[in-house]
Amino acid sequence: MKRILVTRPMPDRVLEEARRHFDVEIRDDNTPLKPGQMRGALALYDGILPTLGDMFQADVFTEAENSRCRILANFGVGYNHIDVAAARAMGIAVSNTPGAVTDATADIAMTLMLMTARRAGEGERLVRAGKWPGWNPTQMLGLHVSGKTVGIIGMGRIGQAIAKRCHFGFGMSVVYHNRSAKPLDFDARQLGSIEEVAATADILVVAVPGGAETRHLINAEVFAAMRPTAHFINIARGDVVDEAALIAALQEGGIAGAGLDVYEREPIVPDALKAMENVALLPHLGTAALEVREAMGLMAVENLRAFFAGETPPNLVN
Ligand SMILES: NC(=O)c1ccc[n+]([C@@H]2O[C@H](COP(=O)([O-])OP(=O)(O)OC[C@H]3O[C@@H](n4cnc5c(N)ncnc54)[C@H](O)[C@@H]3O)[C@@H](O)[C@H]2O)c1
Ligand SMILES: O=C(O)[C@H](O)CO
Repeated sequence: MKRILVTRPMPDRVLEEARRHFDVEIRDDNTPLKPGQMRGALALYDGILPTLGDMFQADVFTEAENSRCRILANFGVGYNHIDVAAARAMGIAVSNTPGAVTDATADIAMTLMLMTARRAGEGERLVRAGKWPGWNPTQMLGLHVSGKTVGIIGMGRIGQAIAKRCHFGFGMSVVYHNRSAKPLDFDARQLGSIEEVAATADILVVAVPGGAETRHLINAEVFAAMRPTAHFINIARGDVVDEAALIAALQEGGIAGAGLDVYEREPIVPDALKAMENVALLPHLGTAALEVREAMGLMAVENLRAFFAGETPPNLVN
């Protein structure tokens, strides 16, 4: 039986399925693997099921050519923590879990959108602090989301799921920018640049993958293009956004608010963001529902099963 390392505790269903196919070791620790642990795992196991935070960067693979590990079956759609080119150079396959995460992550984008536009986090804090003076006609007036324009940067699986929720659920117009043309089955207008989308949107949402190509894609120029009444939502990866530029835009009133699920240096969230009432902050909750995490895990196990059965893993990325 092939030996597999699962780098974090997982839902029971996932582990049961993994044990049906493999000799499985589960790391009983929720911290990311350290470089030495990654090198050790590459040497000792036939396959690894890693996740967010396990930084399989090029230097970890230097001795991997003769190592035992032949596949990293990532738990998660985003795999920017793995240097897939370096893995490929060592003959190591990499797979991910697309689709399983789409609806749940789009739901969290909608949660953040309403939390920031309708000042829900701020209102909750007011009630909990015992400072609510009671209802009045001008209290805590936010942005009415229905009928407004949402701008999506990255119209992939999650971007489309967000756009559909906005369009069909909230009657919003959709504008977007994507690296390549996208055939869509709903009404949406592609604009020529990120800045154009930023200038047009009442709510700007970023849903591109992380990694070197998209680092700080959302920068000071993008925030400068946004309207002072507009809100910004990030459910993608923290480093897609220049966090310092976001903080400056919020502090200067260049934008009205932000809703964030991801951060540049997770789990560190800048104090400047925590200090602002008009910012909704979630702890990377995009896929945090049991059935979603089970679906992700089962997908990762299926990628391992297929690989070791000599088939092409369904979600190979390199
Ligand atoms: N917050 C969370 O918990 C959570 C959960 C799931 C996914 N994510 C993140 O969301 C990302 C997107 O997931 P997905 O399944 O929609 O991926 P996807 O590949 O289906 O969509 C990404 C889209 O971005 C586009 N894109 C890439 N680079 C671009 C650029 N420079 N400019 C414009 N468009 C660009 C691609 O063409 C594609 O259409 C993941 O890679 C992951 O990092 C976060
Ligand atoms: O990319 C994803 O699927 C989520 O961020 C969890 O890893």
